[in-house]
Formats: sequence, structure tokens, C-alpha cells
Amino acid sequence: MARIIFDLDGTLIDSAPDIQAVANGVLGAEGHQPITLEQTRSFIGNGAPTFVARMRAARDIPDSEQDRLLTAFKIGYVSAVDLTVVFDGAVPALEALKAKGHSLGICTNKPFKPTEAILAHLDMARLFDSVIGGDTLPTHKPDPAMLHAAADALGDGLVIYVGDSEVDAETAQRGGVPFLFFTEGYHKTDLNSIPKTAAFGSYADFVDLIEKTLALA
Ligand SMILES: O=C(O)COP(=O)(O)O
Ligand SMILES: [Mg+2]
Repeated sequence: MARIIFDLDGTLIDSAPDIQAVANGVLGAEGHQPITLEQTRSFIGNGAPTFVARMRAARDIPDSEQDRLLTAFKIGYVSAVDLTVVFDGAVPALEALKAKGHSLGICTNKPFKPTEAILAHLDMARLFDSVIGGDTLPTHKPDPAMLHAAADALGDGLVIYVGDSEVDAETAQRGGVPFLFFTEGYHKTDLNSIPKTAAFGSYADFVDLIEKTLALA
């Protein structure tokens, strides 16, 4: 049986509208113009501190405001659940993999508290035996330490990482594990330039893709 570890934002859930709403709440309270959904998607992937730094850069807000705005952002983030949806077919695929005996984990740069909140809101916490957030360890992706921590908590078996971004591809590569790339998330560069074991654009055939990946490993 395998240990299948998932990124969260842009891989299992489309959370950009909630993250955009939190960001625009923070910006609006300071008298700044909002950011677009497209900007939001492009700022996600390296964790909340980097998201806030990118948000500030887009609105010419100085570095000296980073800590204060990050705190405001994190306060809003914990309850930002209403606009987030799960990608079609993801939950049935996860349930099928669990029923086959695979163990499932989360390795996300999203801070742990909002990760816990969104998994509970979507009734997905029951699917995962290990959840590592962007602030669980002293380092975060692309440092593969997070991936290893998520894997260690799942016991034995081949590790597969599933993600949607360049950061996830680098994490898997540095961690030495196969990488399945979900093409419908928040990647920034050309698909072909992202190192991967295989790519998929829908969860309809995801269980098959896992079986094929395991057969070849
Ligand atoms: O919070 C982020 O920047 C991204 O989160 P992810 O690692 O789940 O894509
Ligand atoms: Mg992601």
C-alpha cells in the first residue's frame, strides 16, 4: 500500500476566491485597491508570508508593513471557508484510495489553522491521517522536510506526492518521490517545463493513475 500525500490549495480545493476575499479585506481596511482573482492565484503556493509580500508589492506597500498585514491576513484566513470548493471528483477518488488501503496525507504551505478549518468545513479531515501545514515545521516547501514529515506519520509504503505548482514539483524532486501534477490549479509556468512523473487534469481517472504509478515504481 502507498502513502499518497497531497498539496491542498489548487490541488484538492479551489480556495483562491476565499484567499482573495481575505486579502481584499486587509487591503480595503488600509485604503488600498483590491487584487484580482488572477493575481491571487499567482500569489498562492509559497505560504502566507510570501502571499502577503506579493500582495504588498502589487499595491506598493512597504516591507515595514509586512508583520502587521500578515497578522491581519492570518486572522481573516482562519474563517475563510465559504467561497472554497473541492475540485470535481476529488473526494470520491480519495475515498476510493482509502478503501483500497492506501494512507493519505496533506503537505501544504497553507498555515495549519486555516488548513484544519477548511478540511473540517468540507468534511475532508476524516480522509487524512497526517496533515502538515506551512507553519508546522521551521521550514516549508520546497524544502522536502515537510513531505518527509507527512510521510513518516503515515508509516510504510511508497510515497507519491500530488500537487499543482512549481513549488510542489521541486519539493517532490528534492524529496526523491514520484510527482503527479494536477494541471487545473495555480501553476505559473508552462506545463512542459514542470518536472513530473505524470500530469492529470481531472480526478475521474485518478485512482487508475495511482495504480499505474505504483505498478511502474
Ligand atoms: O498557502 C499557500 O501559499 C499555498 O498552499 P499550497 O501549498 O496548498 O498550494
Ligand atoms: Mg497548491
